[in-house]
Amino acid sequence: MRASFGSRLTTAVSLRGPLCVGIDPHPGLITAWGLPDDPGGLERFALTCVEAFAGEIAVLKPQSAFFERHGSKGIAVLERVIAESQQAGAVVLLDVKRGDIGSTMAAYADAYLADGSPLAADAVTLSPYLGVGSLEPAFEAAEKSGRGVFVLALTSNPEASEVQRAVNGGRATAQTVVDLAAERNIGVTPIGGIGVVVGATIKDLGVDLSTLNGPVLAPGFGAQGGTLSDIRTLFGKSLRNVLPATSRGVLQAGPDVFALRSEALRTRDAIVSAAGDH
Ligand SMILES: O=c1ccn([C@@H]2O[C@H](COP(=O)(O)O)[C@@H](O)[C@H]2O)c(=O)[nH]1
Repeated sequence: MRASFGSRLTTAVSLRGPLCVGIDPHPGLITAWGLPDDPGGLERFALTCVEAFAGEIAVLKPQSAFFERHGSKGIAVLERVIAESQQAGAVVLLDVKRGDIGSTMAAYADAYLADGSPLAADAVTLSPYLGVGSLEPAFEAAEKSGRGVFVLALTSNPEASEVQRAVNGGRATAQTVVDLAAERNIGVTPIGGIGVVVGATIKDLGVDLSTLNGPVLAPGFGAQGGTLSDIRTLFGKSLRNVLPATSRGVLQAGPDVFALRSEALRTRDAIVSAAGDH
């Protein structure tokens, strides 16, 4: 029986440091690496990332969209990325941002969070636009199988606030997402497996994360302009459970495996020392 996601994530971060590196095979990056923008180029790109990062970095986050754009051959590459990253000891968070009515959500949970599925990762990103309650089948599947989820709360893109900051019943939508995730994590040690996404680009947090007792994925660090200093200021006392995530900021160092790995480790070490100064 697999240990809980919170426990596996905590162990990975304590052994390897708090960094999530995104595997985002953008067409522009694939060609900048001298590869064709086709399934063969995708495979070379993605498996180079696995070779560079999976033995050293705590969490790898393949972005499903960049694999899906290559059709069934792209999905086959994604399956290999998940399996080979896990074999090398990385926690795999599949960034797929799913969300649907409960009965369909159950099928997504089967695809990404059930033992034996070829696309099962250690965790996935979920969108709460149909209501956090609609994600229940994914919460249950994750908890049952020792996996995790990260629900979008305050995303890193500038268009997000009109929906996520909207106030309903005195509470911003993002706070409702955090509070409902927190309810699922009550009493779980070392932390619960229901995480949230809060972008590293956010200037004013405006939500209370103090009772979450779960992980916070902070994408937008690097290429989107989020800095270490922003992350420290933004999260303050909640920094301990924050997982900064960057994709292009590290991937631009490719295609050389050693250059990619050293850029990821340099980024990780900078985060560790900034968190230590806090
Ligand atoms: O709020 C969010 C949620 C997810 N993302 C994803 O993270 C990476 C960011 O890539 P960079 O190259 O570091 O900008 C990408 O896959 C997004 O879909 C996010 O950016 N913001």
